[in-house]
Amino acid sequence: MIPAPERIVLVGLSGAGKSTVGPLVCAQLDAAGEHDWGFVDLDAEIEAKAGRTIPEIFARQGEAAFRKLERAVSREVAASGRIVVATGGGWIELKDAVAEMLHRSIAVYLQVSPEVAAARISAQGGGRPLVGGPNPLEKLRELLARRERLYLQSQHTVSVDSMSPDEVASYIVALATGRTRN
Ligand SMILES: Nc1ncnc2c1ncn2[C@@H]1O[C@H](COP(=O)(O)OP(=O)(O)OP(=O)(O)O)[C@@H](O)[C@H]1O
Ligand SMILES: O=C(O)C1=C[C@@H](O)[C@@H](O)[C@H](O)C1
Ligand SMILES: [Mg+2]
Repeated sequence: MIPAPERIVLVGLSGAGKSTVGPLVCAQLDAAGEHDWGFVDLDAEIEAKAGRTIPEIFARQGEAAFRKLERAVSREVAASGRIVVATGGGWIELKDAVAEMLHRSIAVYLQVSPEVAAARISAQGGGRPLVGGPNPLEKLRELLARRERLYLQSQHTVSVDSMSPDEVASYIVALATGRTRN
């Protein structure tokens, strides 16, 4: 059994793979006998609550309104346990919501280089308003420079540039079940 932590919280830049890896972590936990772990994607919850896509929220209501929704959704989700949470790339800057969510949680930083993140986002077709300008790589570098010190406060860091989603998930499951340490 995984003892104390109630949540496994994935943090990192857009393109790190938080939304992709989260459900795989739940599936692998289940296969390892850790049943009933759910997956929550904060960005998807925000879209459901707003009834709009994230690009629509940014375009019609602005970034401040998006952050307000993100904070509210994070607070709601932090009431649940036994969940894997994919956060948004900028969630780490919401100090109080972060502290609340990370109480009795394992935070895992999916560390991606801006170059790999930019390539993945472009292959996926965009959808990130903050990275959608003329120079996505430069924007990702800027965001990383501002946020990395916060991401690095996580208990664990996984460098994901050369790992498949399944490899990242098994690494996280091993960390959570105490089979490896970093
Ligand atoms: N380890 C990986 N190897 C190759 N491609 C990956 C990997 N992880 C994710 N991807 C791909 O990168 C793209 C972005 O992944 P994903 O949406 O999971 O990132 P994210 O961290 O959730 O980003 P955001 O913060 O914007 O929500 C997707 O197309 C996904 O399939
Ligand atoms: O890096 C960011 O600030 C963001 C990342 C995405 O996950 C979304 O939460 C949104 O596009 C903002
Ligand atoms: Mg995501």
